[in-house]
Amino acid sequence: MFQLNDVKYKNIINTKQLTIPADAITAVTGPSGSGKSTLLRLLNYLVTPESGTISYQGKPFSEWEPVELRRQVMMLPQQPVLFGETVAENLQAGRLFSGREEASEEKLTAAAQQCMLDKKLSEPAENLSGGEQQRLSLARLLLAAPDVYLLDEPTSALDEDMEWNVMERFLAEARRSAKGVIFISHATAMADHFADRIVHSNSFTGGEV
Ligand SMILES: Nc1ncnc2c1ncn2[C@@H]1O[C@H](COP(=O)(O)OP(=O)(O)OP(=O)(O)O)[C@@H](O)[C@H]1O
Repeated sequence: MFQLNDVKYKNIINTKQLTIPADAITAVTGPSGSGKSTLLRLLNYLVTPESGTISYQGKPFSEWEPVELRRQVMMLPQQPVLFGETVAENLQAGRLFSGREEASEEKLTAAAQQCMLDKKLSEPAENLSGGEQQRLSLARLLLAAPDVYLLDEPTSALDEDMEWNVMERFLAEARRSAKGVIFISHATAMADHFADRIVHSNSFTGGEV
């Protein structure tokens, strides 16, 4: 569980108390510019609040080694990032991030298929479209297998059908392996359908200024 107490960050987040489960599927919704990405960056210890405390599993972030926290809680940013030249290298990077042994080609292919990426492992990743790179990034994250996935609009470059299919498959795998997911979604219908809990950005500024 993530717990935010009296957290203040610029004029974006100002919340007395906000609790987000780490073992369920939570959607973060709200208008553009309302601080959804900022919340995920705070939960990933990429930015630090000006005041207040954030805890994960009962331990304040100040007591976590940032690298150790980010092995357990991994974030997928809005823009896909490539790590390596080929599809295989990009998938294998997930294993390196989490300090795991290299995965077999079968495992890499299975993760790609889970995210509906149908590309040869030897294909140069830079040839992939934006939507394919998003699916590659999701597959890399599945291979990293952290305890909690933080996903910032992970399927924004996909058409609606593909978006629903990819989320369905990714979240099914997360549930099967008992992982937590906190995903930002611009589509309320998708949040309603997939999430156990919805956090609206209007809860980011409930605290006294
Ligand atoms: N480090 C920063 N310093 C100052 N302002 C920032 C910083 N980071 C983000 N902002 C501003 O805070 C607001 C919230 O940004 P954020 O990216 O968290 O919103 P969002 O809800 O994720 O938006 P979108 O749905 O468009 O991605 C925006 O107005 C943004 O310009």
